[in-house]
Amino acid sequence: MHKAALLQIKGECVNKSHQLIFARYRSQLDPDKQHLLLARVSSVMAKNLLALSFPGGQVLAVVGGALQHAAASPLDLPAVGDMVLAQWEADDKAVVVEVLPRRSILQRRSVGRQTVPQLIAANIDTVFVVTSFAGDFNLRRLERYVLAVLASHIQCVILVNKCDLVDDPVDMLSDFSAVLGRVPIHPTSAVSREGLDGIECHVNPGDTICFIGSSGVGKSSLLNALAGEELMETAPLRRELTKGRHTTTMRQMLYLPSGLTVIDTPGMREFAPWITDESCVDMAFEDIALAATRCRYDDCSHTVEPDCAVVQGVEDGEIYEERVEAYRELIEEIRELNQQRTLRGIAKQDHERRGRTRQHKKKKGYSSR
Ligand SMILES: Nc1nc2c(ncn2[C@@H]2O[C@H](COP(=O)(O)OP(=O)(O)OP(=O)(O)O)[C@@H](O)[C@H]2O)c(=O)[nH]1
Ligand SMILES: [Zn+2]
Repeated sequence: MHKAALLQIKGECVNKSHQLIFARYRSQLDPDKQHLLLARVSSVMAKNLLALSFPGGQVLAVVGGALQHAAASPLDLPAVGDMVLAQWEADDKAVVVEVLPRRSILQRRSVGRQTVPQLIAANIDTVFVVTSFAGDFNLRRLERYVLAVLASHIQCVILVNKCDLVDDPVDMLSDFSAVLGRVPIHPTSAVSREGLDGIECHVNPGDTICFIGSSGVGKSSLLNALAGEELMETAPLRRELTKGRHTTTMRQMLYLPSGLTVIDTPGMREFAPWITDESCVDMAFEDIALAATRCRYDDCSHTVEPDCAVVQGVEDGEIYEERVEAYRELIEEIRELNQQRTLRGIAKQDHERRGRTRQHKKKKGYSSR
């Protein structure tokens, strides 16, 4: 028994739905891998340090050298929500040797290095984009979150939390539900528990859900309200509710008694979708995409062209002008990203070619130096 590294973390996977998932994965494993520890990454604590959970325990683990070496990009390394195989080393250390195939990945454009994607979490069924009635609501920011989720082919639901602070939340949201199209939008309150059924109606036991949104909107509070106990630390109630303060510092996965698995993420100031295909933008702008099918030109930029149905839609008050601007901005960002990636690709190829030439010259016995 590998007791040394076992962690005591709240929210162990004791529910039948969680255990069934492990049983299903185990039944699909090759016989020569049956001796390995099948676990799920519950948090990434440092670059190569993970917390893994499995029926009956949690353990700290490191990412194996071979797995690190074989990773062509950061996307190939274990992320929160990943199902992995680990082996026990002699000193009771668990070493992750394989990431099992993923059902889905939620990614965004990396903040520091804009031309690479960053993996937020894996194997998610539904992402709840959380905003609040406490001055945080920003349609432009929401569109970006929603687009990132839809482009990852994950079901998206918007929660506008802290509805206990306003008089008529449903009425306040009616305008936006038309704008955000097919993405459901629900008012919730982690304090009064109003609207929590808006979360429950989109999930099944055994599902993995994820909360994303700015700091202070109440992601951890909603998680606690769903769990019925304090699993996550939240910011203390302050007088200026509009100012969020970071409480959650890393992505963390928790098992709820209901059978749900929830990933809480720290508030993100920026959420640029990772999209390289312009047509993906239509997923979060169905109203514009639909109108665009009636434009005279297929490659209409919806600015100066004659018979542009999008411009007409704005004039008729059917489409919000700001939304068309946001749509154009996103398309522009994708074009820039692709240009930068092409340039980087060319630079990388040049670098590799120079390296090969240098090696070739060395072999032949002559050098430019
Ligand atoms: N009035 C009201 N306050 C809430 C509600 N939900 C959360 N809060 C308060 O809002 C503050 C922030 O809540 P958190 O749950 O820590 O927010 P978070 O989104 O997890 O924040 P980060 O961890 O920084 O990303 C706390 O003071 C909560 O008590 C709500 O439904 N109504
Ligand atoms: Zn047009």
